[in-house]
Amino acid sequence: MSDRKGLFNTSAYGGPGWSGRERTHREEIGDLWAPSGIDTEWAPLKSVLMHRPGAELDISHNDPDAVQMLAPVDLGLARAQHDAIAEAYRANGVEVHYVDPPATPSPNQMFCADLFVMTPEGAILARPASTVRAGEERLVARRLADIGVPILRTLRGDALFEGADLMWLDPESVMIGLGQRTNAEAAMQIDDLMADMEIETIPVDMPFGCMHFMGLLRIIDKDLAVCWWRRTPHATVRTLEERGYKVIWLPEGPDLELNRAMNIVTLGPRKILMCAGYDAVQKVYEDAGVECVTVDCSELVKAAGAMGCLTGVIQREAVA
Ligand SMILES: NC(=O)NCCC[C@H](N)C(=O)O
Repeated sequence: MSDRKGLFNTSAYGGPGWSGRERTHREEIGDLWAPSGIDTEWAPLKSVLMHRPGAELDISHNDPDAVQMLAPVDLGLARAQHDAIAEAYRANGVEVHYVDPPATPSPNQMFCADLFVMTPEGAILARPASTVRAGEERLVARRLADIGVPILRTLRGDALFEGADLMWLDPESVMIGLGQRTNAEAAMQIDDLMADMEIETIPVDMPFGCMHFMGLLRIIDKDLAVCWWRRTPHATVRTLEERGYKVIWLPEGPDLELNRAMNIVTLGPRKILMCAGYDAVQKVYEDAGVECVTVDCSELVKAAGAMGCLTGVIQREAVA
């Protein structure tokens, strides 16, 4: 009897010395968990996840189309351009983490934006839509866990989701583009999670034949978005306007060029990182008061993406 009393008096059994966990999960982010999370697309960028391309790109020389690329990619040039993007981030106060796979990954691993998306409380892991990219999310999960970023949700069943299809409109709402790479089942599963955090999920249909929602909407400041005439869904533009955004439109031009010129990353309010060489579009941005930092992506774009796709955003500054 006296033994049992002794046991109850120990901290392991809730006795004196027990220290209960009182902070919420969100309150623990920043020390117990790594600083991470976003709830806007425009607040100052703090940290990103990238994959420095390696030998996996050589496969693009056999049949680029078989690995969802547009042309063979030269590894040396691609790496140099990728390093220059990372350098531009560092020069602008952004910490760059690398996926750093233990073995040669699949060819598109470098497109980290597609492989997860952040919420204020952790990541949602993608479930890429093609067999070519299936499983890339595992390497991202491994690295996020190493860094200390919570993974809130992996998708199940027949959900298909790529991170570049989700956009934060404001801290209370996200818009998900439904199309080839993200389906309604994924939107429902994401909505479940978002609803728990009192965040509204707005699904919107994308035009047939586009790759990601990221290619139809970029947000550069709390009141400034870039859209593409006759491409960006009507509902998206109306929703932005209702929320007080001014929309700037891409100028007329060849699809591929506009696509690349729009593949930007917002470094902070009205400041972006964009591919060099798209002067007409850069002028549209600058005329709207946007500062443009440029990096040459001419080799990387042969893999069918640019810095927006290459950059998995881990953290933006919190805006109260
Ligand atoms: N967010 C993006 O636009 N990502 C580009 C992904 C390109 C890659 N070759 C793919 O087809 O998935």
